[in-house]
Amino acid sequence: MTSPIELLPDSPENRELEENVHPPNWVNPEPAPCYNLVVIGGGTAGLISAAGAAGLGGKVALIERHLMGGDCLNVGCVPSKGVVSASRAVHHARNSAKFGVVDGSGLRFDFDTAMERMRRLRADISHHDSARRFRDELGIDVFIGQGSFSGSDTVEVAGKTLRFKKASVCTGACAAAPPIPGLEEAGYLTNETLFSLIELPPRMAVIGAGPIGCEMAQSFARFGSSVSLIEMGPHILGREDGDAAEILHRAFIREGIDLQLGVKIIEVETSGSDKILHLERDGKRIDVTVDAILVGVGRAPNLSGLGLEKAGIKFDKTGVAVNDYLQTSNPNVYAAGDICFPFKFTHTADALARILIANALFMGRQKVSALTIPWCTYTDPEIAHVGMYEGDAKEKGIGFTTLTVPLSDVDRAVLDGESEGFARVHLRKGTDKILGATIVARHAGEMINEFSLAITNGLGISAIGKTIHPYPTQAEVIKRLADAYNRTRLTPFVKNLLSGWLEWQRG
Ligand SMILES: Cc1cc2nc3c(=O)[nH]c(=O)nc-3n(C[C@H](O)[C@H](O)[C@H](O)COP(=O)(O)OP(=O)(O)OC[C@H]3O[C@@H](n4cnc5c(N)ncnc54)[C@H](O)[C@@H]3O)c2cc1C
Ligand SMILES: NC(=O)c1ccc[n+]([C@@H]2O[C@H](COP(=O)([O-])OP(=O)(O)OC[C@H]3O[C@@H](n4cnc5c(N)ncnc54)[C@H](O)[C@@H]3O)[C@@H](O)[C@H]2O)c1
Repeated sequence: MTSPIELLPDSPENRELEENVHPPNWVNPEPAPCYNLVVIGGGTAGLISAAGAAGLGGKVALIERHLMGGDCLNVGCVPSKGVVSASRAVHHARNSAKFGVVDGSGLRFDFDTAMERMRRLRADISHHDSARRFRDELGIDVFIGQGSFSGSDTVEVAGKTLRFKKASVCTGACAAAPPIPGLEEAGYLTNETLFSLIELPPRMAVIGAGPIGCEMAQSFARFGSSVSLIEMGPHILGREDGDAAEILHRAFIREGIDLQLGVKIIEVETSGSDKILHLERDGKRIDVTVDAILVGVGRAPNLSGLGLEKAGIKFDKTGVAVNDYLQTSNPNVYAAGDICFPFKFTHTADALARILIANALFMGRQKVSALTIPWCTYTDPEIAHVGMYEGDAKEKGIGFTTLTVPLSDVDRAVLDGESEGFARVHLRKGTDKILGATIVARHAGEMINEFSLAITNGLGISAIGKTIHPYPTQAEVIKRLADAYNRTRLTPFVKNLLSGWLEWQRG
């Protein structure tokens, strides 16, 4: 029987979540003689591979040591986007004077209500990932406990041995801890503890300006924290298109975020309840004093206690090694999700799990390298991307043309007061083939799909040009890119030809 875990704060919402994703007093089933698939890890990758395999008639065991739903549901996408939506609401309520809202700037914000809403919605959503649903509706043997390989075709969990034909390692990743002197002693938050806060820290340092750092720095600043965002690289979202990140940089400055870029954190000092971060930039010392520190400096794979050596599965500090078919060095063991893939997203964990089912159970030959993967950072504005960046095309020696349309050219964005942004596409030189695209817009994540669909299905930008987009929508910006492409085809020669024809028609 499982023992209860402590989900903080102790609230009706969190008790409901626990009931779904780590039911107290859960009794593990008696193992079947042999499973088609044993899945270790019940996050997105594990849940999709288990549900898919069972749905196709397989005998499946799913092992989760902590919370079904993994990071995404419990301490990742779901709570973070709950926080983002609250921060957007308060920001717009406060900044709507131009729409005629009176006295919005003085609005009070209740952190507790916003966090409780997030926890309520997380508990509601958790039903999908619940242990009982996986057992009763999907017919999967759900084991709660630490899964560990004991041989090339066996896994141990809670004192039981599970024999498998195929296994999948879907154990995900957790927050990496930077080796900063004094940080451990000062204490810090990660994505695992942030969403348990019941009081808003008046002053907060966020270490790392990747997606986690940027989304949370902006949200907590909008809630009213005095936020310092500390990044060792020279830019926020260093991997994104530079112009896109620059727009967000300007928004952060406008919203009062103290941006400390290109700095080294020398040490963290504790003085009473103050945490003092000693930074250095170009030989100059900068001190930042806060009440709380959030760390978002990347992820470390969950490898410990897995017994990978006993099953002959190779791994390194980035995770489990897989080939293009997601097969590990043990031909009967596959992996999917954050444990084995550099693009750590829920939608990639999902896509990889589907490949895993086909390849592991049905002799498929689906390749991970064939995937087209979009992503989006849910700041305000959002930055969404798919395919190649300019740098990727240059590195590969591919000739390309770049087209950009600012949102200020799009009526709906102007009317919404959301015209700070753009859509950009890189096309293979002399063709309409889309190599990559970036969109900066309030709902860029919703808009990027048109490009993903086009790239995945080999449609050029001319296909987008032929497609009617409703007026007025912000997504018209993508049609505008196609119009811009068509204009590039109007060479002086073609123009002369057309005007000659029209002149002849006039008689
Ligand atoms: C703050 C934050 C925000 C994010 N926002 C987004 C977003 O907006 N969009 C997006 O696409 N992605 C987002 N992500 C990334 C996304 O959460 C991950 O990419 C996704 O959860 C990966 O799924 P997974 O199944 O590979 O791993 P996980 O979700 O980490 O699941 C792995 C599971 O395995 C279990 N486990 C580990 N070892 C064992 C073992 N030995 N035995 C049994 N069980 C084990 C763990 O307890 C865990 O439940 C975010 C991440 C964070 C941290
Ligand atoms: N919207 C989304 O899809 C979303 C949101 C959040 C997280 N995620 C996923 O989670 C993963 C992890 O996100 P993340 O933001 O933690 O990692 P990240 O690796 O994307 O960014 C970490 C940042 O921290 C900086 N950094 C590292 N060490 C530092 C130090 N000692 N001092 C200062 N800066 C330091 C790095 O330069 C980098 O800019 C992402 O790769 C992403 O896949 C996705």
